[in-house]
Amino acid sequence: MLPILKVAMPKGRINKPAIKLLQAAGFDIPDDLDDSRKLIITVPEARLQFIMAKPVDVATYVEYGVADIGVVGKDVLMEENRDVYELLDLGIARCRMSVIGLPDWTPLLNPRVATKYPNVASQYFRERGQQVEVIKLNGSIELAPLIGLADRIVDMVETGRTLEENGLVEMESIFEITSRLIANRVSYRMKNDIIQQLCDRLQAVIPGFETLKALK
Ligand SMILES: Nc1ncnc2c1ncn2[C@@H]1O[C@H](COP(=O)(O)OP(=O)(O)OP(=O)(O)O)[C@@H](O)[C@H]1O
Ligand SMILES: O=P(O)(O)OC[C@H]1O[C@H](OP(=O)(O)OP(=O)(O)O)[C@H](O)[C@@H]1O
Repeated sequence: MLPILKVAMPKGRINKPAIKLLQAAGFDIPDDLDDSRKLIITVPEARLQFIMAKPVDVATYVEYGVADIGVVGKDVLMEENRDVYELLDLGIARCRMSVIGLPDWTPLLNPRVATKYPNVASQYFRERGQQVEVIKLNGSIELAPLIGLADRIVDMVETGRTLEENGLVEMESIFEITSRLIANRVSYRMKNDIIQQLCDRLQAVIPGFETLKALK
């Protein structure tokens, strides 16, 4: 019998598409995984055990080896710089990281930038030789320029609805974001057969997956 793979699975936005993708790849997983309050869910038929994690913690669990693999946004990987293997671009939960501000924004000396991603924002402005003060916030980032906390923000844009409804504009897109399959370095060696098998099954369905969803 194959060993069980421990999967750090984010709750929230990524959860449903990730489960649907695994199902499309032939894994026998119930639809309602995220409906319960259980944090560790074993699905023996699929030989998978899900660790239901906050999205930002997924790479931490995988780096420390308490999960063999995980599903995580590229935004988290860029911010956290964890020591894990990035195995696959799953193509789900697509959005982008952008610099955002008010339309009448004028460049200031040493402007303030609010963000949930201080490392990403610092690196972006440093590479451009711009000195900024980065302020870390944990949500509702768009508030910052509206109430005068910051001149600009670095945040995610998906549909653009949040920006539109708050009178903000996207000034520059920094990078595209999708969810990635990551693996612990030791697990990747010790459980290479099953991890590779899972990757092959996912790779076979990824190309058509988002297109199929858009057509539904
Ligand atoms: N519109 C979006 N806004 C934010 N993240 C998005 C969006 N679309 C896709 N994502 C992806 O989904 C991931 C998880 O987002 P989600 O909103 O579920 O959790 P979170 O914001 O990290 O945490 P929480 O809401 O639990 O504080 C992000 O890391 C990103 O990769
Ligand atoms: O372009 P849109 O489709 O409007 O999506 C982008 C918004 O979604 C995210 O916020 P989220 O809903 O996660 O809430 P938060 O501000 O509390 O992080 C993100 O931080 C943006 O605010």
